[in-house]
Amino acid sequence: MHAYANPCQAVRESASSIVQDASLVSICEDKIEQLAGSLDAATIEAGVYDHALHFWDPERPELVAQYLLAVDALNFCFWPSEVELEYEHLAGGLKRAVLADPSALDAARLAAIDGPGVRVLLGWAAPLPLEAERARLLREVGSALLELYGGLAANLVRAAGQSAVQLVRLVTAAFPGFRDHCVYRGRQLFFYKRAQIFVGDIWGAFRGQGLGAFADIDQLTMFADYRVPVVLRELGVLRYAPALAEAVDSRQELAAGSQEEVEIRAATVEAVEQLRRAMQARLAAEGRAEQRLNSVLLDWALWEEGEAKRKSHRPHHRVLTVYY
Ligand SMILES: Nc1nc2c(c(CN[C@H]3C=C[C@H](O)[C@@H]3O)cn2[C@@H]2O[C@H](COP(=O)(O)O)[C@@H](O)[C@H]2O)c(=O)[nH]1
Repeated sequence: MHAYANPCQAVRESASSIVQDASLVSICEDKIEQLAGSLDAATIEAGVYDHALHFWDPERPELVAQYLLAVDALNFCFWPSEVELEYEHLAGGLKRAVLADPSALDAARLAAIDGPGVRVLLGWAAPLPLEAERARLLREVGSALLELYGGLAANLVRAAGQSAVQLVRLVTAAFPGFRDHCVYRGRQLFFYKRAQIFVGDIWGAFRGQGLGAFADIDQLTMFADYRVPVVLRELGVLRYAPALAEAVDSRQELAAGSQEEVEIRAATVEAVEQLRRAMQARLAAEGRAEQRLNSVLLDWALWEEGEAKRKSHRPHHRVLTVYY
């Protein structure tokens, strides 16, 4: 376990400390100010989680939580697939599996799953990228749920006592596969992409009510992965040193844990934190005391923008990893 009392604060501090020492990726603060002025806060605040794409049944909140934990156990590294594998295949595949058989994601079944079993769950005919790892991570989730939470993701969520930070802590404590961290210039630093996106998904699915009620949802950072850095780079907020720009644009794989990778992820987290603060300051200046804006909503808005423009934007960086 990390020594931080608050794992989300650990991500923020990690990102800002990396950005201070970074030499390959930089943040253009003028562009952040510009962006803060051009984005419509009300639209971002109204951002909603997609109930049609994901499994959703208000009568079965426990199954929704089980489903989202399985989604986010597998929510990483789709890009190596030869046939284009996307997030919607994961969310939609597991949704169909649960609708066909509500016991498909029972902890005991997850604890015994193998690679071909994951393929069946997703309804994906070809081998999945990092398939053996995907199966191992689901087994880890299944067996830790059985050992610690009576087999139910909903019990894990309840154990956090309506705290997003506490839920990130419990997820990273229970499942080693969610301990997304790196060592940068000798320091151990944290991103916790899948742990945080799981909490964001629970919040979004339940619209901040019931299992999704978190008093401190504003503590989460954005989810450091592939699409948001592309959007920020296209907007001129992130700048890559020439050799890194060339490597990313020519779709070269970066080594997991490399300086290149870590600086991209850190700068993305830090830029979204700066953007959030700049937008919040503007809202406060306009006299808006009640603000819903947070880094999850900003992440969703930027991610969706990147998904919509994926064909016209430059490529995302590529890393073989289970963390994102
Ligand atoms: N930062 C960030 N990354 C996100 C998401 C989501 C989907 N979240 C849903 C949850 C609530 C909302 O309704 C969203 O629709 C997926 N990803 C990541 O993208 C990659 C897959 O991309 P592609 O191959 O192009 O589909 C992969 O690394 C996956 O982990 C997000 O929200 N933020």
